[in-house]
Amino acid sequence: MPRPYAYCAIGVRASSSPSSSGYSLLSAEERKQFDTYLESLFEYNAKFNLTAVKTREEAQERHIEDSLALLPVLDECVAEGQGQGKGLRVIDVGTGPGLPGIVLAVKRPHWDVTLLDSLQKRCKFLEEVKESLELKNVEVTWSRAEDVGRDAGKRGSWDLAVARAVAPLNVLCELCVPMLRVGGYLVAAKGPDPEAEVKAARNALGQLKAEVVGIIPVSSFGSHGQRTVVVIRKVGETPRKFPRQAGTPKKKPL
Ligand SMILES: C[S@@+](CC[C@H](N)C(=O)[O-])C[C@H]1O[C@@H](n2cnc3c(N)ncnc32)[C@H](O)[C@@H]1O
Repeated sequence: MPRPYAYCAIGVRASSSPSSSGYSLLSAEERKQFDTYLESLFEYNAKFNLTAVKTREEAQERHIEDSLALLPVLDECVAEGQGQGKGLRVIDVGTGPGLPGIVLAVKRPHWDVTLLDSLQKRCKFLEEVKESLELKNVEVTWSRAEDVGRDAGKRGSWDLAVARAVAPLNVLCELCVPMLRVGGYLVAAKGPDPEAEVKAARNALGQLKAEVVGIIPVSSFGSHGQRTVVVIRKVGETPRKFPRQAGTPKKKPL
């Protein structure tokens, strides 16, 4: 049963009913790129342990469609934040096999997309994909999110952070918010009932200087029902003590 529109301080009104397939709306060129991506995903799956999904149809639905469903929300954040989004810096934290980052990079070639993961073998796969899809707007970074956020030359420099299936919201906020500029957004892909996670993240949000501006149902439906995104805006400078050392956010969530 689709959940009703929750609330949102940005202008987006994402779908609360199954929409026509995002895949069917792709251009021929985009479809070709996603076909190549899915071929590589299955070709390298055994070697790099990339996905539990077994069939192409499932990968299309669970990975590509689910990532495409984030785009209306991200576009709205861009419109709220700084107009057209040319040269926009986006980081996909815990990208794994490149989800949703690869999909965003294909669909928005004018955004600069950083794919960040702590597992080297996944980053090797992503370098291969970057080359085969000729994605000039993608940079692959093999690192812990905490280390990027603690790096004075990097923290505060992204406009948008996205994350899917990485950590509970209170942990995710500590990983992502320090990377954002003030006024930037974290868009976290979540399941049908993120309210408990949002509540548990209240202390983290206060300490990191960020606030939830939306909990939005999107046009993607998993086995547990309609998927949502939680949109968080950075409202002030995050204190220098965050993020804590790699591993601490997960072990001792704020
Ligand atoms: C379950 S996978 C999800 C991958 C992808 N986002 C997706 O939706 O399929 C979680 C990924 O987050 C990465 N990860 C977890 N904690 C991380 C951290 N602190 N810094 C960077 N990557 C992290 C893991 O290596 C893994 O590839």
